[in-house]
Amino acid sequence: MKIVFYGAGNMASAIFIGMIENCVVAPSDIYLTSRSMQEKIMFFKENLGVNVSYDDQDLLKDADYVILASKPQSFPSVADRIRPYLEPETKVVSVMAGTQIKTIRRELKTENPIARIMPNTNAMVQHSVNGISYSGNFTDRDELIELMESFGTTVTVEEDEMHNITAATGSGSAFLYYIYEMYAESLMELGFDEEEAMFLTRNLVIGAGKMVEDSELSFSDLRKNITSKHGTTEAGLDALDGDGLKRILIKTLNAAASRSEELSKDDE
Ligand SMILES: NC(=O)C1=CN([C@@H]2O[C@H](COP(=O)(O)OP(=O)(O)OC[C@H]3O[C@@H](n4cnc5c(N)ncnc54)[C@H](OP(=O)(O)O)[C@@H]3O)[C@@H](O)[C@H]2O)C=CC1
Ligand SMILES: O=C(O)[C@@H]1CCC=N1
Repeated sequence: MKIVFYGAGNMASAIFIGMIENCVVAPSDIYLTSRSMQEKIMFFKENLGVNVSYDDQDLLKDADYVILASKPQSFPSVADRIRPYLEPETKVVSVMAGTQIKTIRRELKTENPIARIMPNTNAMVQHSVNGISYSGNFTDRDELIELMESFGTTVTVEEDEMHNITAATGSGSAFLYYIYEMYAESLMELGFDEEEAMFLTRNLVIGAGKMVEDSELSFSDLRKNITSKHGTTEAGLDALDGDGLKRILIKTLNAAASRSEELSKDDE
């Protein structure tokens, strides 16, 4: 197997580290290239044993998959590198938010099979939620799904549903991290020092995550198990509801999904 990543940043590295740690590919199956950060990419070569090259012809020769993992705004420069050497059998897989299959096809001037995936950086711990959609001629889907399930769970969606998946799970962890960040800052308002606030929040999040993983109870039942009638939790939850947490979250998700739609229109 030869999997070539154009881009070795946060998302690409979470994917190839997830794949390697789960032994679904050997480090020698992975080929990395980037724009400029040779130092960072050499770290992966030295520590993981993956291949690194800036020779596009060499990179794309006999490639099974080419993964487009730059920012959408850098895609034209990535396409310029790939276009001359892309072989007809190579499957193209994009992680770029908001870049449509038809745009990838147009920029690469190719009829190759193309899939869009929307993972998240939890791929690094094999817990990404991956949205996936395909071009009509992407027939060999099982192998790609197997590769993706090495770093998380996969849901197949129509391409126009990618905007919502991008908001819900692509960006979703960042929204949760922000809530944890604000929680820790609020603990400091309560009187804890920074170290205590971080320690308490971190362990609270880890414990809650493990409960979600291990328990069959719904979020709502887990919450109810903590909430005594007329107790402290009920008092806190009433304040949270009063400030409209759900309304804020809906606004957050709509803003992210709309930005994905805007990105997809930028390139029309
Ligand atoms: N971060 C996330 O949580 C998620 C990101 N995504 C998508 O993943 C993509 C990458 O995001 P992220 O990893 O965060 O971004 P990063 O900025 O961390 O990484 C971008 C990578 O693209 C490389 N690059 C830029 N131009 C070129 C080029 N011409 N040729 C080869 N490589 C190039 C950069 O190289 P250099 O460092 O040398 O500039 C860098 O390695 C985005 O399209 C984003 O929408 C999707 C889901 C989640
Ligand atoms: O912020 C972004 O645009 C990318 C897509 C999903 C997560 N990060």
